[in-house]
Amino acid sequence: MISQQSAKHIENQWLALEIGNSRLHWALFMGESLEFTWDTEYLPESVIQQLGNGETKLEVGSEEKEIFFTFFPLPPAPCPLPLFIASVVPQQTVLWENYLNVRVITLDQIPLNNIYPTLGIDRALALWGAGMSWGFPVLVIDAGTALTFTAADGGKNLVGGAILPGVGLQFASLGQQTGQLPQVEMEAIKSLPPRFALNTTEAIQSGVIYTLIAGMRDFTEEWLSLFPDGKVAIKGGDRILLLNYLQALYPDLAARLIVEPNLIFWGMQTIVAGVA
Ligand SMILES: Nc1ncnc2c1ncn2[C@@H]1O[C@H](COP(=O)(O)OP(=O)(O)O)[C@@H](O)[C@H]1O
Ligand SMILES: CC(C)(COP(=O)(O)O)[C@@H](O)C(=O)NCCC(=O)O
Ligand SMILES: [K+]
Repeated sequence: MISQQSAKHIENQWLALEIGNSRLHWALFMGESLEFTWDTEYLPESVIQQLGNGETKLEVGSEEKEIFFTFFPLPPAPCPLPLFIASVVPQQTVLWENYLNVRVITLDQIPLNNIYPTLGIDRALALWGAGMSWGFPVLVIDAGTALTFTAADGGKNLVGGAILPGVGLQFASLGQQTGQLPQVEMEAIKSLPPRFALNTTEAIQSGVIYTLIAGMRDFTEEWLSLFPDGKVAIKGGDRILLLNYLQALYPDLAARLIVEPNLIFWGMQTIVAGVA
């Protein structure tokens, strides 16, 4: 039996899911309040189907497991929680189509001007979330699978941005698309690599890290020369790594960065409050 209070508790809960190119990013909201966030790998199709039907038990061989405790840091919900999805991976989005209570957030719901039709929904939402939380004009740096710069002016007009391979993708492409280069693991880079390296691994680290930091500095300085009072926010799985290097090399610039992993969820919160 669910008590009146916990029934109400569940009533205004909803899940936000951002489907990125590396993994899933989750948030549990209670009304407008963000309760907590976590990341998972992409989920097996069978699990998605069960979640969408409100089933919470998973058969693993002869064992029965609780889906929620396996994939989510949540107690099982008695029925599928409302789910709002922002996805930049169409093959993953379709897997959630049959979830009983799902809404996919689309570009036309974001009140930014001057958006182009193929802009990533993650970039639009992060920009909107940053602007709504810290004010416009704002530049968002997303250090995810891809590294993106996305900016809007004081009139909430998209100024534009740039897309390049993120840290992991740069190491992976060198490791996979060449005959002699090793796959460099991010965990191996503890501090700034030597600029002029005398071995292959450090040469790759130097090339990727110093040019990424130079790019971040260049885009940020250009942004601040266009909009001296503009904000700069950074998100994404590699934000801490890159921020630490930026701090070591350009402390004044690093000090201007707002570090906020949940920009997309803040964006989704305002959109959902408007449509739910
Ligand atoms: N547990 C993790 N799993 C995967 N990537 C991680 C993890 N922790 C940090 N990262 C870093 O995050 C980057 C991906 O960023 P993220 O924002 O999660 O991606 P996306 O939103 O594109 O799925 C990878 O390049 C990787 O270096
Ligand atoms: C640039 C992206 C691949 C970034 O995705 P992510 O690295 O966050 O998974 C995504 O925002 C996307 O597919 N954008 C569409 C093209 C555009 O924004 O112009
Ligand atoms: K992203």
